[in-house]
Amino acid sequence: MSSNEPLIRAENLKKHYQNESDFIDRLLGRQQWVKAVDGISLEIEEGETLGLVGESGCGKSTVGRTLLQLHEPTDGTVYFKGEDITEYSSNELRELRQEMQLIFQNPQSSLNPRLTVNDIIGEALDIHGLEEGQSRDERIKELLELVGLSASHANRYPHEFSGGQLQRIGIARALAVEPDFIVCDEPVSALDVSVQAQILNLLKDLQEEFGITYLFIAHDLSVVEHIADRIAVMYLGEIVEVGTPEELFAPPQHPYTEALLSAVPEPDPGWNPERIILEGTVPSPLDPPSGCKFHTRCPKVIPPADLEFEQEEWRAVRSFATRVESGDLPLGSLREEYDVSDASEFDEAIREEHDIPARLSDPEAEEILSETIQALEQGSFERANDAIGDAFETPCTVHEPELQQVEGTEIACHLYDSRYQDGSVDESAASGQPTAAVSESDD
Ligand SMILES: Nc1ncnc2c1ncn2[C@@H]1O[C@H](COP(=O)(O)OP(=O)(O)OP(=O)(O)O)[C@@H](O)[C@H]1O
Repeated sequence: MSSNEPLIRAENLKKHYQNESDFIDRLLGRQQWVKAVDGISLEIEEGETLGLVGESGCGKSTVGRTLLQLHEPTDGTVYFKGEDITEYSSNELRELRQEMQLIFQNPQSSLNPRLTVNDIIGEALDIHGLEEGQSRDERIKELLELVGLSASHANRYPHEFSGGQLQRIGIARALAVEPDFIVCDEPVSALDVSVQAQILNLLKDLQEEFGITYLFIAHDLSVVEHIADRIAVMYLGEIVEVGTPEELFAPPQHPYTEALLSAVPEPDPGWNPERIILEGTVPSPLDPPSGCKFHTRCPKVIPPADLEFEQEEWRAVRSFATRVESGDLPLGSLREEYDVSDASEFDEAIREEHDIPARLSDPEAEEILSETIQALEQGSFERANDAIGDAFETPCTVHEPELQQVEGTEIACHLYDSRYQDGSVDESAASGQPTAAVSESDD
């Protein structure tokens, strides 16, 4: 490994799972793919901790397991100590396991209840033929003490321990083979808050003593804030922002990071955000949105160039357009709830339900919206979609943003790309390298 090569590096890593649930589709050869990880690149220096955060289902565990080659990548390359490990044979991978380990979220379910602690840790040593006889027992005791347990615990069974103690056993098991790299997959999420800090401190101490490199996965920014040297924020299979905790939080720039951080109690004494509640849930990775994958929930989608909108008004119209495009509008229950008896009451009900004003300020936008609502009133989603057409398309719904350097952090967001500041959707603008980024959004 050359001196400037990171310990681990992923290039355009993808992991798409075949959707197992739909038997009929499989029978008919209509395969559906869950794009759990969809082209991420990252690197982690020796002795560094990279935090990986994002909502449930965004692909964090899949990144961890694919880096470790426990899951075969669909595409992309992983370099460990400068070597492409995606090309390794199964024998080479078996040897590699000694250098890379995984700590699980739930120690209760990841430790075999029928084995003593001695056997659980010993198993890791045996797989790699590391210690035998008395030196094996000595090593197990040494590992137990290293993680803050007593050597006398070796003959006990998992049910005799608390959650925090079980996680210490899981850590001892991972440490047994003296790995260089550990993926910690939500190692404290299942623990009480008071115990969380102890486990985080233990992981930090072990890193200092042995120079271990961590990928630390969490859904909660407040957990990684104190342990990570850098944090990568994930959304729907992609990394949307990377930076040190200081760069990322002061103040946050990507609208998704901002929303995640606003949910953390007292994230930063200098920044007192209002809690940002993101609309809806994370879209399905089976059929991710076009353009920026976050646009369906983003509170800061860039408005179209040729229409005049107030920001509130635009957000309401954009979110309504998303619902029309996806066909996700329960019109029957809307009619009932608002006691709709004619077209004009239907128009009012739709606007009220979606926080859209009685008349939009832009006459052209108003005409398009009225036509769309009329088509819905007549029961035709198809005509509603035709009416909306591409009128409410913006760079965010059309062009996929790429990570680019903005004031210290790397951000994938059109708000920071000068090509898209006027809101025009220009195909030629989407090709080539990003131009100089702007430092502040217009919002
Ligand atoms: N073996 C699999 N087969 C099919 N789909 C899978 C498989 N494993 C994960 N997925 C899907 O891939 C997506 C990403 O899952 P993943 O567990 O990596 O996310 P995550 O961010 O770690 O979520 P969580 O915090 O809930 O563990 C999810 O939609 C999940 O349902």
